[in-house]
Amino acid sequence: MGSIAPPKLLVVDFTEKNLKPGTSSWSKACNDIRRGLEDHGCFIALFDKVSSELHKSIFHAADELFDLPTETKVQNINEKPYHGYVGQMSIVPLHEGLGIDYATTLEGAQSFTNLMWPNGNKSFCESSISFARTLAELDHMVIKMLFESYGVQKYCDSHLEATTYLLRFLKYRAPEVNETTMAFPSHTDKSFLTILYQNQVSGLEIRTRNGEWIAVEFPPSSFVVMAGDACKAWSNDTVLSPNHRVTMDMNGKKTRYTVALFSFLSKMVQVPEELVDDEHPLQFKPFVHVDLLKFYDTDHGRRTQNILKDFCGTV
Ligand SMILES: O=C(O)CCC(=O)C(=O)O
Ligand SMILES: [Fe+2]
Repeated sequence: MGSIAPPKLLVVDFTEKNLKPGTSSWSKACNDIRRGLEDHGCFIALFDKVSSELHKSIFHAADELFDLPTETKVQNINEKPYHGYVGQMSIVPLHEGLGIDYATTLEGAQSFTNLMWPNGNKSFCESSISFARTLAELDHMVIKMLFESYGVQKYCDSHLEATTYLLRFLKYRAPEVNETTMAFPSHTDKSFLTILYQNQVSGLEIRTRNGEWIAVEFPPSSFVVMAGDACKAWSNDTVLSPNHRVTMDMNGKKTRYTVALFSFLSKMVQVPEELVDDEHPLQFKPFVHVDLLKFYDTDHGRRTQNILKDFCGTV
C-alpha cells in the first residue's frame, strides 16, 4: 500500500515579466494567492528581486548581528510586544532573534544600526534597508492581488499607506546531543502578512486545517508568504492564519537563519463591508493592530486556542 503524499504548498511565480494588472497571468496569480491563503494560510512565492549580492550581504549582516555581545543585543527593546530581542530562554534554547521596526525607512534602519554599533555599520544598515524594501515590494504585490481577488481593491491604497514593516533576524543553532529539536514553538503570527526568507537550512513546519504538520521546503530564491491573525480577521475568517513552528534536524550541524518581514497596520483592522452578508455574518469587531499583540502578551492571550474570537469575536 502506498502512503499518501503530504499536501504541497501552492507555488506562485512573481518572476514573470508580464505580471501586470489586467493580464491573464495576473488574474491567475490573484486566484492562486487567495486559494493558497484560504486553504493553507500560506504559499511559496518565486521572486527574483533579491540578487545574489543582496542574498550574501543579508546573511553576512545576520552573522555580524548575532556575533555581537548579548549585552548589546538585549538593548533591542520595543514597547510593542514581540518586536525586540528574544534569546537566552531555557525553554527555547536554540533560538535568538532581533527586530528592526520601521525597517523600510532610513530612520528605522539607522536607529537600530546605531544602537547595535555606536560607531556605525554602514553595510549592515544598507543591506537591511535594501532587503526590507525588496520584500515590501512583494508584500505590496500580494496585498494588491488579495484585495483584487476579494473585489475590494478600492481599499488597497489606504491599506498600503497605513502598513509598517518589522524586519526580524532569526537564528536557530543546531541542537547538541540529547537536546530538544524544538527551535520555535507552535504559534500563529499576529502580523497582517509575514514573508520568510531562509538560508539553506530547513526547519519550518506548518499545520494544515486538518491538523497535519507539513515540512516546508523552499526552492532557491523563494519565500514563504504567510497570513497572520490580522489578515484572517480582515478576511472575515476565510483566510487561515496557520499554526507553524520550527524543528531542527536532530543530526544537523548547521545553523538556520531566517530573515522575516512582518507587516502591521497603523489604522484599524476591519472587515470590508463587501465581505459581510447574511451567509457570512461579521465575525470580528474592528481593532487596533498593536492591541492584538498586547492581548497576546497576557496569560489569557497566550493560552487561548482562538485568539481572534477571544480578542475581537462578535459572538
Ligand atoms: O524561522 C522561521 O521560519 C519561522 C519564524 C517564525 O515563525 C516567526 O518568527 O514568527
Ligand atoms: Fe511565525
